[in-house]
Amino acid sequence: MSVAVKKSPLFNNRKSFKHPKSTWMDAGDDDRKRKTPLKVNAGLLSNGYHKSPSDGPSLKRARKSINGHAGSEGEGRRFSVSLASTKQLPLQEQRSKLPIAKGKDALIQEFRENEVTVLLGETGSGKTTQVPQYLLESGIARDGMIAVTQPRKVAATSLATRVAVEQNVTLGSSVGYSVRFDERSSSETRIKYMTDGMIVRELMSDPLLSKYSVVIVDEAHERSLRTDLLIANLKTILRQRNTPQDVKGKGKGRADTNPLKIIVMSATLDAEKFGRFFSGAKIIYVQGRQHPVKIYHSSQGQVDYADAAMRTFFQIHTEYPPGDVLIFLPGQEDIESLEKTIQIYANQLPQDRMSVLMCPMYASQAPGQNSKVFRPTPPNTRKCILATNIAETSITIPGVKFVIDTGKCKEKRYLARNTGGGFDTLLTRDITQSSAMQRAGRAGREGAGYCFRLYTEDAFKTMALSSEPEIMRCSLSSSLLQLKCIGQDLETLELMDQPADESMKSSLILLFFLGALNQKKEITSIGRQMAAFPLEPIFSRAIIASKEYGCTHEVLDIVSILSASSKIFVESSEQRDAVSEARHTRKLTSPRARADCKDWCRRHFLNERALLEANDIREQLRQTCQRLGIDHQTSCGDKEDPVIHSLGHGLAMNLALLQPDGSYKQTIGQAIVKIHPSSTLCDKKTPAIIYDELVYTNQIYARGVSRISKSFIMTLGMLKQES
Ligand SMILES: Nc1ncnc2c1ncn2[C@@H]1O[C@H](COP(=O)(O)OP(=O)(O)OP(=O)(O)O)[C@@H](O)[C@H]1O
Repeated sequence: MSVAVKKSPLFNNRKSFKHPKSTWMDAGDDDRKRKTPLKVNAGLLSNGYHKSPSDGPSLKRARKSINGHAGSEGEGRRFSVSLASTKQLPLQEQRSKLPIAKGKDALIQEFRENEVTVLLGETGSGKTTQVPQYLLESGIARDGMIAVTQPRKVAATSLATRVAVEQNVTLGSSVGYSVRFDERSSSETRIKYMTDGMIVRELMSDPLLSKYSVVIVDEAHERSLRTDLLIANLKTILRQRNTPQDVKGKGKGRADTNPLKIIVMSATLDAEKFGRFFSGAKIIYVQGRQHPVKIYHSSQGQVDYADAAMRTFFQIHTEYPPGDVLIFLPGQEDIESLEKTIQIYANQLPQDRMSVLMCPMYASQAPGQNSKVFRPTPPNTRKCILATNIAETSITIPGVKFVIDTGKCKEKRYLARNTGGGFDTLLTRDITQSSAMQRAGRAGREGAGYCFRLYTEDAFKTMALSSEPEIMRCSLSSSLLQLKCIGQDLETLELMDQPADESMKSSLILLFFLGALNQKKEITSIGRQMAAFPLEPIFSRAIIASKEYGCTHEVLDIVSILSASSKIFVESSEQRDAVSEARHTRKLTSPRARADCKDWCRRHFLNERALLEANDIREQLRQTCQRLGIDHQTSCGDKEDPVIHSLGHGLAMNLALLQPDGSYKQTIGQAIVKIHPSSTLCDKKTPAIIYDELVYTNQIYARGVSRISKSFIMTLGMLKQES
C-alpha cells in the first residue's frame, strides 16, 4: 500500500488532532477535584490516615485537609512533571515510598483491634500489595492463611507474582494464587490471591473457611456476584467462628482458636454501606496516591470513540515523550479492529520515529497470551495496549504513562425470559465515575502520568457513581446451586442487595429442569454431583448424563473446549473461503505430537492456545469425574446421537424448532433466534437445533449449534413432566 502518512485524513486534520488547547479541557486531577457526594466520617490520624468514628471530619474535608503528601498535585496547576524523573527505585524502597507505608503501624494496630475493617483508598496507594504483607509480617495471621480476593483472574495472578517478588520468594511458596483451572499454591502458602469465585467454591468443602485467619475482600465496590455472596457468608462465618460458645449459654458458634478477621477494600465509594452491613465496622481512609495523573476531558462528546482513541493515540505518539499508552475499549471486537487500524497507520510513520508495539488484552485470551503486555517495552518502542476493563483495577502494567479512556464498557446483563430472553448478554454502556477514576489511576502507577478522557467533563459528572451490583442483573443458577450444596438459600441469605425476582425464578426453573433441584427446591443427588464441577450447570449436567449414554470421553472433550477462555475456531475475514472449506470438509482430528501441533492448527484455522487450555481443563474435569466415580474413558466411538443426547440433558433450555420463515423458536421461552452466520448449519434448515449460547446484536443469534432429533426433544419433555 502506498498511502503516504501525510495523505491520511488523520494527519491532515491537525486541528482536531491538536492537543491540548483545541480538543482538551484541562480538568486538573479529577479524583481530587470531584465534588464527591461521599460522607464517610473519618477522624484524622497523625500519620495521614482518616478513620471513623463519626465525630471526625467528612472525607471531603479530610481530603482537603492534607496537602503535600506523595503525589499531591495542586488543583489547576500546570502539569510539569519530568517523565524522565520516574525511574525505578529498588523494590524495598518502592514499597516504603507508597502512601500506605506512612501509616503502616497505625494500620496494623487497627487490624489488631477490629474484627472487620473497611479500608478505603485511592488507586495506587498500596492497599492490595502491602496490606497482606503487613498482616503476615505483624503476626496477625499467625494461625492461618491470608486470602485476598479479586473479581478478575488476571489481577489475582499478576498481584501474586508481584508480591512474591517483593517477598523475595518463589511464586507458589509462601505467596500463591488460585483461579479457575489454574493454581499456584502449596502447604507453605500464607498469602493467597484468589478470585472471589474460587473462595466461594471453597465454602462447599470448608463452610467456615477455617484455613484462613484473614479474608481480604478487594475491589468490593465492583460488587461482583461472587464478592456479594462471599460478603454475605463472611458475616455468618464471623458469628460462628468468633462467638465464644458459652456467651450467656446461647452462643451457637464456637470459640475458635483461629478467629477470623475481615478487611473489605474499596477504591472509594460505598464505604458506609459495607460498614453498616457488618454492623459498625471500622472505616479507615488511606490518603494519597503515589504519583499525580493529569486528566484531560474532550471539549465535545465523541461520536466514534474508536476513531477518537486512534487520533489521540497518534497525538500522544507524535507529541509526547516516551511512555506506553493504555486504551480502554468496551470489548474484544473493538480491540481487534482498532489494533489493525493503528498498526496500518503506525507502519506508515517515518523510519526515525519510535515504533509501535500493539498489545491486546481481554478476558478471553488464553493464559499467557497477554504476557507481551507485562514484558518490558523494547528500546525505541511505544507499547499500545488495547484493553477491556480487565485492566481497570488492581493491576500495574509496567511502562504505562498515558491512558485513553473511551468511557465505554461491556456489562453482563440478564435478559428476562418473558421479554424474549432468558440469558445473559453483554451490552455496551457508559462507564461509572468509579471506573473512570480507576482507569485514570492506571497512568500513575510507576510515575506521573496523563489520562485523556474521550468524553466531556459534564458527561463525567453525570455518570453513575458505581455500577449496579451484578447480583441484580445476572443469571444466578450456578451460584444458587453452590449455595444449595452448603444448605443455603439465595432467597433467605442476608445479602447487601437482593436479586431481582425474575432472575431468581429463571434460575430455579433451570435447575429444576436439569434435575438439580426437586419440586420442594431441595438439592438432588444429581445437583450435588453437578456442583462438584467448576462449570456452568448446563455443562456439568451434560457430563453426568454422558454416563448413561456411554460417551463421557467425547462429552468431556466438548465441554472442555466450550469452557476454554477463547474460541478454538479462528475467524479470518481475509480468508473467509479457506476457513469455511476447512470447517466443512476437513476432518479436524489429528494424533499429532505437540511439536507439529502449531502448524496443523494454523492450517486448519484453529487456536492452538485455546486447544492447549482445553487440554488442561479436560484433565481437571477428569479428576472430578474420578472423584465422583464416573469413568471418563467410556466412549461411543463414531456415534453422534449419544453425545447430542447427553448435551441435550444439559442444554434442555437451549432447544429450538424451525419455523416456516426459516427462523427458530425456543421450545421453552419465547425468543425467536437465528443460527449465527459462522455456523456450518446456517443455511441448512435443520428441523430442530440445540445451541450452547445466544448472542444478542441486532437480533438474537444461536451459536455453537448442532442438529437434534425432534423425538429426543419429546422424550425430554416427557421426562420433565414426570420429575
Ligand atoms: N506488577 C507490578 N509491577 C510494578 N509495580 C507494581 C506492580 N504491582 C504494584 N506495583 C506498584 O505498587 C503500587 C501499589 O499497588 P497496589 O495494587 O497495592 O495499589 P492499590 O492501592 O491496591 O490500588 P488499586 O486498587 O488500584 O490496585 C502501584 O502503584 C505500583 O507502583
